[in-house]
Amino acid sequence: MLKVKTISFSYHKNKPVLKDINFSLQQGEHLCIMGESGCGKSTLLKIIYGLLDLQKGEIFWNKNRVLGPKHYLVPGMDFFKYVAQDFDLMPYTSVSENIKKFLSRFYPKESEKRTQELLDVIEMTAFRNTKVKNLSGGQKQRVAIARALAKEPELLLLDEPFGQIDNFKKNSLRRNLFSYLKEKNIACIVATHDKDDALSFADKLLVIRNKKIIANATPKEIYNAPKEKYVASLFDDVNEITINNKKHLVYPHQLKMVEKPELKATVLNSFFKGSYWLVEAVLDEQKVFFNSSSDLQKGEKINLLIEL
Ligand SMILES: Nc1ncnc2c1ncn2[C@@H]1O[C@H](COP(=O)(O)OP(=O)(O)OP(=O)(O)O)[C@@H](O)[C@H]1O
Repeated sequence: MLKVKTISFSYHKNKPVLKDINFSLQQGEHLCIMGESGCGKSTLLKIIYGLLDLQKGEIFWNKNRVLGPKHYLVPGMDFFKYVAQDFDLMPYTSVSENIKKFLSRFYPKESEKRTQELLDVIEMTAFRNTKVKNLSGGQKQRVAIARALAKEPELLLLDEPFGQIDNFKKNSLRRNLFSYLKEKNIACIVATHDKDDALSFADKLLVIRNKKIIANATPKEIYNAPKEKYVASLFDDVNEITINNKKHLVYPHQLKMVEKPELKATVLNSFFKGSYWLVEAVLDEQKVFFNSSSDLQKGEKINLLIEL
C-alpha cells in the first residue's frame, strides 16, 4: 500500500508547488491525477518515485519509506517504475532490446517470452527489430511503457502515457495496458489531461489545484457531482448557469432542447462533433453549450431545459 502523508514540496524557497498532500493507494489500484497544466502532477510522480527530496511529510510503500536523491546514489525506488514524458530509451538499439535490457540474460527463453508478451500489450510486434531512433513519438512512448513493465514493478508511475498516441491506437492501448496491470495486480498512478484515462480506467481520481488536492474520490463521484467549475472542466465544456441567483454546473448533455417555453436562448454557433452537434447559444446574456442531434442555424430561437 502507498501512503502519502502530508507532503509539501518546492523547487525554490518560498514558492511551494505542492502543500500538505495526503492520499493512499492499495496494491493493484489505479489512480489518476488531474489538474491544469503546471499544477504539479509530474512533480508529484517524481516525488513518489524518489527523484526529489521532500521539504515536509513522508511516503511509504508498505513498510518501506520512499526517500529522495539525498539518500541514494541512484535515485528511484526499486519496486516502482516511472515513465517520464521524455521516455529515456536507447535510440540505437531495437525495440525488443530496449525491453529486454531489464530482463535477465541468464534466462533467454523466459526473457524472450516476456518480451513478446509486452510487445503484444503495446501492439508493437511488427516493430520488434526496428531501432528506436526510427520510431515516431507515440511509438517510443509505447516502448517506454513496455520497458517499465519488463521487470514487473509493484507500482507503475505514468506521466501522460498516451499524450503522443493517436486516438485510434489510444483506446485499444488503454484497454490492453490497464487490463494487463489489473491481471498482474500492479498498482498504477497516471498523471493525465485526458478524461478518458480517468473515467473508464481509474479506481480513484485526485484533482490538484493551487498546490492542494481539491477532490479525491471515484471518477464517477467526481464527474457526477463536481464541486467547482475547475473540476467539471477537466471532463467537458461545462456551463455555469445562474438562474434565480442560484449557480448550476451543467454539462452540455444535461441541457436539453425542448418545445415548451423553458429557458429561452438564441443560437450563436454549431460545431459538428460526429454523432451530434455542440451548439453555442446565449441564455440570459450567459454563453452556454449544449448537445443537439441536429444542426442549428445562427440566430435561431430555442428553449432549453436543465436535466440533471
Ligand atoms: N525542475 C524544475 N525547476 C523549477 N521549477 C519547476 C521544475 N519542474 C517544474 N517546475 C515548476 O513546478 C510547477 C509544477 O510543474 P509540473 O511539471 O509538476 O506540472 P504539471 O501539472 O505536470 O504540468 P503539465 O500538465 O504541463 O505537464 C510549475 O510551475 C513548473 O514550472
